[in-house]
Amino acid sequence: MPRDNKEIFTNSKKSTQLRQFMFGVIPIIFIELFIVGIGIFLLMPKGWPLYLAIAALLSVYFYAVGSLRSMLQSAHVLTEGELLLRLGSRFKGRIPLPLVAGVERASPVSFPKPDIAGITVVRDGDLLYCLSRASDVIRITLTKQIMVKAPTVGSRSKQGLVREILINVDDPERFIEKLTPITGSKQQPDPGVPRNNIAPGVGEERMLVDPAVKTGAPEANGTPNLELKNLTRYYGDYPAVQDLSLQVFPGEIFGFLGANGAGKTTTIKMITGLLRPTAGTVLALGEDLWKPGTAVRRRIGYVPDTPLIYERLTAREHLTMAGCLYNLPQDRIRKRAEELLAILNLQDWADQMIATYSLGMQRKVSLALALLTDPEIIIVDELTNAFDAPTLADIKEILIGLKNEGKTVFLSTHVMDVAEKLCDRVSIIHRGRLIASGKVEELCRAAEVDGGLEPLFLRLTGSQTKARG
Ligand SMILES: Nc1ncnc2c1ncn2[C@@H]1O[C@H](COP(=O)(O)OP(=O)(O)OP(=O)(O)O)[C@@H](O)[C@H]1O
Repeated sequence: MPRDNKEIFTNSKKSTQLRQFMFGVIPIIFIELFIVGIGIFLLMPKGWPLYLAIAALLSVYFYAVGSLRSMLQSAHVLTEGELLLRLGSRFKGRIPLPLVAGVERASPVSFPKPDIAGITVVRDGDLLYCLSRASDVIRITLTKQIMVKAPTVGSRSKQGLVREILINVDDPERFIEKLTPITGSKQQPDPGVPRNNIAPGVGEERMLVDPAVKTGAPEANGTPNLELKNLTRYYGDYPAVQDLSLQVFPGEIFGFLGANGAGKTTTIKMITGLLRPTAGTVLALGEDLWKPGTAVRRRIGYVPDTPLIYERLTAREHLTMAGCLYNLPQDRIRKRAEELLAILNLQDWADQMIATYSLGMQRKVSLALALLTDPEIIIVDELTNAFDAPTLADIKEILIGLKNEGKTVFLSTHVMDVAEKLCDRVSIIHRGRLIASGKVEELCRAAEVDGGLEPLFLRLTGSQTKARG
């Protein structure tokens, strides 16, 4: 693009909400100023002070209408080196083109509540919504986070870092066409960005082929309930999870192993819809989990490593509240709550406040909440956290029951013994990369390791256990 050349991409606000707002506000301003004008006309002596006052009133009117009009229309400008974003008087931002990793159409079904004028300028994590309508939306993905001035969801902080930006343009095709040659093959984060502390090739050298797939194990013949494709997540420049691909099938307990800081929780948050991947796809029951408005998230049960429950509710109240949030019928909630309280041996405590529970009991409540809707996929982060041996045995039995019902259980742990006894297949993640995946005995054979999962794990992950040095 020649130096002086600019491409202008308008964003005219077409939504009826804003138009109605404008058509309501402009006459009100006009009427108010008109009344003030009549007052001035009647009270002020004739002559130049009167004309001056009327001129001032008209200026105020035109300034107010002009400011409101700027909310109706805004234009993003593509210059030789930058993309200047503007949404009326609400947002201005400058993106250096080398930071643009990709542009694509997006179709958000829901986004944070717009303001009275129908405009959404708000950060949600590292995603910036800069929208005036739900149509003609473009997602701009950056190679690294940039600072923007926009409030964040649920906080008053005025600026923060974002890595993805959603904007409207009237002509999305032209916008993508102009930006694509610039982003080129940079769809993944810029390789020039310092990425990690990993010795080159460590992951690749130690990668073992997934024998379940290679040998055509029975589960590999079905359709996976859960499939991760090149899943990647950066925190700033730090790659917590990189290019992770795996499949988990119905009727399978899958162990996700890694040392502290390896990337297990980050991966699980991306699978459960809590943390947006930087790149890659999560397919749950064949559907893209990150597709806006997808209902598939309801079919995933999640047990976090730390229970996210209210101390001042009882277990029964918790289950009832969660059932209502899921819009389940009352009798089904009651029946399912009784069932789960019995399975988890919590009946005697069902009407006590959670504040009086041990951590193990709180995790049981978490498990009950995850199973309330009878989901097909159950994700458990750090299975062994807080359970004593008898409780762990009960929990294992419940998970095996779920597997026998044809459900998929995906559990992270760093306790090798539990994984070896309970899981049909395991994956090992090390410094954000998958380094092995398959049945324990086949992985041991492939790596020529005796003694089971623990020596295998230590051999593959080496002596360093912490991901970030
Ligand atoms: N919000 C965050 N911001 C920056 N870095 C983070 C953030 N969350 C996690 N990390 C880093 O990402 C890496 C992976 O963390 P993660 O919590 O996914 O590991 P983990 O395998 O679950 O560890 P643990 O078993 O100790 O819970 C770690 O180096 C961690 O320090």
